[in-house]
Amino acid sequence: MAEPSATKPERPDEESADDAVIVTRALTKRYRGGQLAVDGLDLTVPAGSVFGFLGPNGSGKTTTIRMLMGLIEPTSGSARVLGLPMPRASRTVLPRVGALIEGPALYGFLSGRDNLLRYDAADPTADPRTRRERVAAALDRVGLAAAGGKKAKAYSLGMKQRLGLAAALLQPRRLLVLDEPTNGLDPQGMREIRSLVRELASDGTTVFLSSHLLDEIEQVCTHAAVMARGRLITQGAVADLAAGARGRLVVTTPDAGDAARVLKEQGAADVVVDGDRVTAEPPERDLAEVNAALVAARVRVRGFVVERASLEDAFVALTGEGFDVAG
Ligand SMILES: Nc1ncnc2c1ncn2[C@@H]1O[C@H](COP(=O)(O)OP(=O)(O)OP(=O)(O)O)[C@@H](O)[C@H]1O
Repeated sequence: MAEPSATKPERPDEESADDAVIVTRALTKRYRGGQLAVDGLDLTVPAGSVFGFLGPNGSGKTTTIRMLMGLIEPTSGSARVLGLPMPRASRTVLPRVGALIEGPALYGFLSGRDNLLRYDAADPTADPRTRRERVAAALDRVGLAAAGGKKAKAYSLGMKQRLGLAAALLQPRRLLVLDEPTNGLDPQGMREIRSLVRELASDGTTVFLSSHLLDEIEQVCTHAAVMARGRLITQGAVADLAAGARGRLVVTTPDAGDAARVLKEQGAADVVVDGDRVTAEPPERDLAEVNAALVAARVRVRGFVVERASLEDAFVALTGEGFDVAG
């Protein structure tokens, strides 16, 4: 439940939480049916980050976001957004947060511009005299200035998502929360939303976005948390998470069988041959020696590199399983 006061609790081990935009402690949600959707979540989202909330379908991402936005009550634990407890401080917090959850609610028979005018009019703090300028600026921001007069039902899914983002951007926001913003989009639509997210982040807005796509998180996010079955597996800077996993040695050669044998002799583990590519966990010894051993064994080496570890490697190393995106 929410903390009893709005002052920050004394937690000397978590000083980084001080400038965090979202902090949860032991946040737990058990649905009425008994389903434990989120289990003891400790999340820290630093200010200014693009924070990827990653996990396969059903891992508890949407449930967490709904608790953060005060839409549902946690069963136990606490969540603070912009330093204030949720859901208690919803009225203060939500106007400072732009959210795009489960797709924007749009009137298809209205133009994109008129949809935004309606959104703006529903905000009691928005000055009606400057409404048109705000809407024009928001349309411009998401690249819909030229399509603003078109009916929303004629928009592609990507355009609808961008219109939803424009609605979230009518007011200056400290935090944007986007639930699977690229879900269902074609590759072009995905690229557009991703570059928009990067742009917003470069202006200093903290962006919290959920995704079940590892490469999306790697492309867009500075930080990430990985969920599986309602529990947090890891969180931190994307570069650190990936660096935690060792890269793989990749040897390209027409003599793959011999190369695999030599690599094993040299102490490489998990040697895998795939056509003319032999990959392995690099041995502890100097890689120059390994390369020399290949050459001495008359293996014709076309390529010899250590590929940078990806977030996927880190995920596999942490869980011992592949990242299952099915479902
Ligand atoms: N209203 C609900 N009542 C009961 N169980 C629910 C409810 N909403 C979600 N769940 C269950 O809680 C678990 C977590 O679901 P949640 O939607 O939070 O996951 P998710 O990671 O967001 O997945 P997705 O991307 O598919 O939405 C799932 O097992 C789901 O079936």
